[in-house]
Amino acid sequence: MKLMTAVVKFVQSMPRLFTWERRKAIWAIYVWCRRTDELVDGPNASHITPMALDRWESRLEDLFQGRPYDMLDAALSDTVGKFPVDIQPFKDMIEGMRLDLKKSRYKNFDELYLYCYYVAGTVGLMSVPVMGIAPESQATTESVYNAALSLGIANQLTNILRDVGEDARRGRVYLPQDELAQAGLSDEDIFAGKVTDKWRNFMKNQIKRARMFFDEAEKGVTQLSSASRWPVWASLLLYRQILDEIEANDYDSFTKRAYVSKANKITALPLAYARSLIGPSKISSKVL
Ligand SMILES: CC(C)=CCC/C(C)=C/CC/C(C)=C/CC/C(C)=C/[C@@H]1[C@@H](COP(=O)(O)OP(=O)(O)O)[C@]1(C)CC/C=C(\C)CC/C=C(\C)CCC=C(C)C
Ligand SMILES: Nc1ncnc2c1ncn2[C@@H]1O[C@H](COP(=O)(O)OP(=O)(O)OP(=O)(O)O)[C@@H](O)[C@H]1O
Ligand SMILES: [Mn+2]
Repeated sequence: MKLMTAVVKFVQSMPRLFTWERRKAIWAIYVWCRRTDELVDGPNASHITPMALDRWESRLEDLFQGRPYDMLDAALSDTVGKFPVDIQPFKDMIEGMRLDLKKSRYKNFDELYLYCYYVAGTVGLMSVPVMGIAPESQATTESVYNAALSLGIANQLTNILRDVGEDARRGRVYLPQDELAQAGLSDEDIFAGKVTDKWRNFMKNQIKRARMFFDEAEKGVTQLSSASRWPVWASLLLYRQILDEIEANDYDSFTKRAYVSKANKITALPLAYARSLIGPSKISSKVL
């Protein structure tokens, strides 16, 4: 089961974690994001055209105005009516899918960052109004949104490092071309799929940067409302562990798909719970 689905199913199974309304809202956002991702990643991806994405965007505008197209859109309509969710991150995610349709190489990290913002940073921005910021938090709203953005970026960078072989087989190289060249690597090395010392060095730096974004995200989780902190910590710790698994696989993302074992998933949950008990404090608000 995809890690993200497992996390959301976990969220669904622990009513005391999220309030019922929040659970439904997160689920509605997740379903919309998954449907959007499936447009370019799913079984019908090869038939998807920019026009289909335009139609998906006008359906989004309709559901935001209370005119949902189907039951799943109606769930998001309900969420929009109950939480101060903004349409822009949803539009930006669709823009990310348009980019994914036409772009299969990324010159540098600036280009890759923008793509990660579109497809994953947006998820963080969508989620904050539902997660809620703790009333006692003294952090600026902007800093909490920046942390949410960082979690999305961290997740997407991790996803890219996990899926190098899978994405290459679909003709996509998300890794920055200039950084590959600096490491003495090229697309041919990726398609050849050999783990060399050059590759190990390159991946160590990529993993280090992804972990930096997770560190940035951590500062914001503490500022969330208490009922939201556990599932977000669980999601953060679980996804970050994929980086440990890539290292354990000797950086072989060509033939192996790094994943977090059930045992490690289970041990992450009480850890996440312990972290979630720490809420906003004078010190942490100064940090942000
Ligand atoms: C508790 C919790 C984390 C809730 C968020 C749940 C939610 C709305 C998830 C949506 C994820 C999704 C399906 C996005 C569509 C695009 C996509 C696929 C993004 C990639 C996700 C991983 O998907 P998967 O592992 O299935 O990858 P493949 O499709 O197999 O390639 C991404 C890597 C990005 C996911 C991004 C997040 C989960 C960001 C969550 C951020 C927050 C909840 C913000 C928390 C707030 C603070 C202050 C830190
Ligand atoms: N906190 C909760 N934990 C678990 N199940 C719940 C909780 N709140 C509601 N439910 C169950 O889920 C069903 C659907 O919930 P739903 O939110 O759609 O109905 P509701 O809670 O009555 O409010 P609304 O009218 O806003 O939909 C409810 O009929 C109830 O049985
Ligand atoms: Mn992927």
